[in-house]
Amino acid sequence: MKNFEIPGHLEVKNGHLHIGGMDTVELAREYGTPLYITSEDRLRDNFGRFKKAFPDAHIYFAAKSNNNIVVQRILAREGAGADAFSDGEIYLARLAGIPPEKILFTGNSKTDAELEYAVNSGVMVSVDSHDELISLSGIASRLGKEVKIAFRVNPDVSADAHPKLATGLKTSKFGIPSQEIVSTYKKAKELPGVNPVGIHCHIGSQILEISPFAEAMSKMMDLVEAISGFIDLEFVDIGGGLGIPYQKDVRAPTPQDWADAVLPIFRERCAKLGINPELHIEPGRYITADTTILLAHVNTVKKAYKNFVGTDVGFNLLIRPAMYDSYHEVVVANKADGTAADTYTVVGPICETGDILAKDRKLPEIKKDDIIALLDAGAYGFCMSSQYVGRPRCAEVLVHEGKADLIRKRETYDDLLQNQIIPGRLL
Ligand SMILES: Cc1ncc(COP(=O)(O)O)c(C=O)c1O
Ligand SMILES: N[C@@H](CCCC[NH3+])C(=O)O
Repeated sequence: MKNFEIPGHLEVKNGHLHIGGMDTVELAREYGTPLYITSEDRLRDNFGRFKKAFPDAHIYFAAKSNNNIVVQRILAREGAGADAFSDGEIYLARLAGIPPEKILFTGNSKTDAELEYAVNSGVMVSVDSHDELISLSGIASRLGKEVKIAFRVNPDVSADAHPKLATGLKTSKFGIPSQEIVSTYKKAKELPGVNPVGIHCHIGSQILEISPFAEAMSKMMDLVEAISGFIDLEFVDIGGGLGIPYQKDVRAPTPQDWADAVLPIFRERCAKLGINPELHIEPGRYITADTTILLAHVNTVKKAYKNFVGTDVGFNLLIRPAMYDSYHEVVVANKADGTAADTYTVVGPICETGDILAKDRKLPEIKKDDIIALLDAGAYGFCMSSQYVGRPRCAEVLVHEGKADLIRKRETYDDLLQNQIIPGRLL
């Protein structure tokens, strides 16, 4: 078995990479490339891992990690709530079938219009600043409503994440410092239109160590203790952030490891305080990342100072390698059982030196018209795409029980013009 194979999900059969039992080379032929392909079974399985590890917790899917309505609809049917970071994400989560009482609006720097939309939608709000608290109280009062709120805490925990993905450090833009939490809840209690019932943190993303989660849980419970005398706490939300093994030889924690580290602290501290709040978690990446591959067509193989494989996927469609130097496993889909023959750097068709998908990888001999699969592309993949360099976005397909459904159409040239207006004098 190849190290990238996951039995029942990603497998090599007849020399071709298969996902959810379907031949990726065939799918490339049928739907064209570039192409995102997601396995419904894997999505349900990944969500199930959290349900099993956190049997009493409420799982709020971090919608920013994958904005496809079909993905969110499947998760909604599995019982997921949503962490929505914007009014647009609230809108999509509602359309996906997630009830408003299971949506937490978590954005920082929210506009008054977004807050009004949230209040009218009946979702809960995680408040990120004092200014936001005042605005929200005013808006909800004016609308004659009361909104359930949490405060996003900055717990000052170093999460061993890429500097661009750490969100719980003192220097991060997110949340309210721990030392201001008690006074902030006191203030919220006095204000009309807001009902402080939750406390929230999120320390970062792609975290591969378990200890920061335990540290954050303890710090959160210190704050819970400090406010529990005057706040009837309904939930403690510890965010998401569980990493995945993008590099197949890296050991990564599982949802069970996360649960084993935080549940004893949560339960023991709640029992001591005689309170019974819900525990909320907000995983994104772990649920969606490995459900999806991104197929690329090889346009050119150039033997220059290095071997460059030019594909039709660039950072317009998968920005993670260019933005965070992220690693995505590369498989030559039509030679998936091949052995390494040479070292290749896989690049995209964008006019930027940084448009590199994978550097110096040992791969089977690659030729023009081969099909390349980039693995673990389901989180922060399509949702971070753009039309840079005049490239319409690609299609997305869902595979399930030997059948493929198109779940997002390939864009056309018309989409490049969408919403652009040519003034009459220039017609
Ligand atoms: C508030 C919040 N919750 C949850 C997540 C999900 O993180 P991840 O996809 O790493 O699980 C994020 C993104 O980092 C976030 O900003
Ligand atoms: N976009 C990042 C994750 C950001 C998490 C959102 N706070 C990534 O691709 O890894």
